[in-house]
Amino acid sequence: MSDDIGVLNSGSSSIKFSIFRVDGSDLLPYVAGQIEALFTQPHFIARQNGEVLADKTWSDGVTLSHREATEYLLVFLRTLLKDSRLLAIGHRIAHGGSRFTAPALLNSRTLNELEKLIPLAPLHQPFNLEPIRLGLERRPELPEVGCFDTEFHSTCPEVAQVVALPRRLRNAGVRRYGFHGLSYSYIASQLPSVDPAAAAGKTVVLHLGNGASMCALNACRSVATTMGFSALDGIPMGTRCGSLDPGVILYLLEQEKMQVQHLERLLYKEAGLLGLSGISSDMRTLLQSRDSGAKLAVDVFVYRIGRELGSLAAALGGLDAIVFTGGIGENAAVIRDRICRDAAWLGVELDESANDAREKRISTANSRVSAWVIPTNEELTIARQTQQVLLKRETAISTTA
Ligand SMILES: Nc1ncnc2c1ncn2[C@@H]1O[C@H](COP(=O)(O)OP(=O)(O)O)[C@@H](O)[C@H]1O
Ligand SMILES: CC(=O)OP(=O)(O)O
Ligand SMILES: [Mg+2]
Repeated sequence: MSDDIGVLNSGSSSIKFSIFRVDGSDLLPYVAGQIEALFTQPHFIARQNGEVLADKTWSDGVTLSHREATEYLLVFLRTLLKDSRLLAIGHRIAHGGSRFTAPALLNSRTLNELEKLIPLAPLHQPFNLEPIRLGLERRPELPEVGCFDTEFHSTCPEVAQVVALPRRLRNAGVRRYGFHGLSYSYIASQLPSVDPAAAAGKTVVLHLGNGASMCALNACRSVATTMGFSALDGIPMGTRCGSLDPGVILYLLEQEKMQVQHLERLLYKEAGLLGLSGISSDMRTLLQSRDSGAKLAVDVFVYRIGRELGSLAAALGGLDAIVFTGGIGENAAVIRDRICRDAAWLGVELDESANDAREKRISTANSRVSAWVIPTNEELTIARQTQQVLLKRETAISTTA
């Protein structure tokens, strides 16, 4: 029997999972996989030691809800884990609010608290929490650990965390939190071996997936990020609007008499690349299309990222490196190419062939600002945090015994 830690990571368009074997203080990847493109063209793949263990696509037009996808994964994992002793399951939780600032062992009381944050991350929080609730009911003895996307940004200075609203609202928790922290934490852990100068200096990480944000790292600590109170802010995403003049919201409420639920659907599910293109939220589809709407969506995505890059470099007071990650950042060479060219004024000089070949370093040797592609591994961050929580629990039990 092996001792394992399971990891679930529900994103807005995908569910990723990993099983890690615990070997002393080491975590060895055992199986990993995902169902991606849930709402466009679901595709399940699982790998073990680089070999494909399972691969499934659904017929054209079929889409999967998060719940259906999770159930599919649980059936797959049940057979795979029959000889395993599961020590805990680590869960990605998008929003920790002001209260959850460290990974935590969850129970039904803390879960109730986290459910209150659903309105701040409706594309994630319900699907992050649902499997935990299920786990606590079905296997109460199995520790369920919550790992928060917001935690990594607690190092941001006050000026980067506050919103320009009266104190009463700020005291009630209305502030910038930031997201994708599990991804940024992983990139920060890799940076010292990839680019020691950048690790000690000023780096902007571009996490570009279906959800997309950017983070300014000073000596590997977050000092500013593009997402804020909710995961709507910043650059336009697959279906989310990104930064939007609040005057637009007032206009829609007052003049168009839009209902709040409709507004939420518009901003979270019908905007961004989908809204701009009228075709798809999926960058692959947009890049293959000759339609003018698809071109506009890609142009706006690249343009907004360029502006945010300037803004984050200003927050850092300079720039030593940029790092691409996330589904688009890791796979769309043409998007990286355009972003790097637009950032020439900041000192980025792209090495075109390295970028096309998806090498790790995609800037020229002479580039003042280095540019990198580092595949993210949110699951490893979650597994490490889960292991830490288990260790602390053991220490607490042994000191009280
Ligand atoms: N080869 C590719 N070229 C362009 N975009 C890609 C490619 N592979 C994946 N993507 C994009 O990555 C996005 C999904 O990213 P991912 O980080 O997995 O999503 P999530 O936000 O659900 O975690 C989708 O928009 C998809 O189009
Ligand atoms: C916070 C967020 O947008 O996450 P994802 O990119 O996984 O949807
Ligand atoms: Mg994601």
